[in-house]
Amino acid sequence: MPDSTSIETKNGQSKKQHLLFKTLSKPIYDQSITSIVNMINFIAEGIFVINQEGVIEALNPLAAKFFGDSKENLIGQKWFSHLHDGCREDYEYILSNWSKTESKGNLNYGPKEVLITRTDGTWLEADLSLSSLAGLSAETGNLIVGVLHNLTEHKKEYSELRRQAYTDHLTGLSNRYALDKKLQSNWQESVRDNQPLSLIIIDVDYFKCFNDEFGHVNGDKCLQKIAKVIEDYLPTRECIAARYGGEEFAVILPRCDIHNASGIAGLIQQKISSLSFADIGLPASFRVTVSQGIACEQDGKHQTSEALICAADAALYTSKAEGRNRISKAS
Ligand SMILES: Nc1nc2c(ncn2[C@@H]2O[C@H](COP(=O)(O)OP(=O)(O)OP(=O)(O)O)[C@@H](O)[C@H]2O)c(=O)[nH]1
Repeated sequence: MPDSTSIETKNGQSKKQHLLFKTLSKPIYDQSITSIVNMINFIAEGIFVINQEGVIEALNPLAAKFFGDSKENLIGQKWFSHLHDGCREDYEYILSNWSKTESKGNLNYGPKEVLITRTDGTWLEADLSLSSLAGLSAETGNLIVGVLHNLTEHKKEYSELRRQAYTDHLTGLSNRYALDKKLQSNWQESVRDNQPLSLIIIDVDYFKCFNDEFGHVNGDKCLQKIAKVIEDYLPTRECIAARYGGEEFAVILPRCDIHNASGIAGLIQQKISSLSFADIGLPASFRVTVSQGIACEQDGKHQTSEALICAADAALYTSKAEGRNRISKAS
């Protein structure tokens, strides 16, 4: 948008502006236009004006920044070329429908999320609203104002909050909420596709003694080291490891039968029992062990995902009851 009282567009646009404000006296008109232009130029939204063919007639500096080009280059361009393929057709359709109608009723579309393809090929996620400029005469033509609200920061924050909502802060593994959600969806897939689904619950042995002897800070470090081992032994990307409770972990293994699940549990068991804690100042010979319980859903053995958890839990209890540092399978 220009800084003066005339709008910097093609053919006689300043006259059009006058028509919009024809009821105002000249000094008041000039003042009003200057204030509006200033506001539009400094507003924290990208604002652009297009004609009914979708050609950019005017835009403020922020809109130019969002489109990734200079105002001079953008004026005269079809704005559709800056819309990502996924939404371009929608807007072409809306505008061509609107421009075909005799009455040119009010067009109000959005805010709707769009992906702007910038001139340098990068993308910008934004909310876009389109509104027809009401009250224009035949001379002013049919103009539409687009308002772009940048969503980049908002999206970044949202994805960080989402990550936190699904992550256990201490270990970086999935948290209990993520585990429950994942188990639900894996359960449904397993029933639908008639595929096995295994669940392992892993509990650190005598962890209270560890804390009592070495302190909670070292206890936290121990849990982090154990979590890392469990994560490293996940066989595929669709498996997840989660912190189930205090010193308890769970592993979901979709499309994995009890035989394969036992193999993975065995590797985890072996690796944890050989972990050294010398790096956190504990005696070089000190070791921790875990007990594990495994259950597998196959051919309708368990009625619900809760029943699968109960079965793995019961197997873990057997491991504890039989002396710890062992793996038990649900019967
Ligand atoms: N350092 C630390 N300790 C935790 C955390 N969460 C739970 N704990 C401790 O884990 C210990 C669990 O103790 P118990 O449930 O008695 O189990 P255990 O001593 O491991 O004994 P068994 O499971 O029967 O072998 C408690 O002392 C908790 O304080 C944590 O985030 N950090």
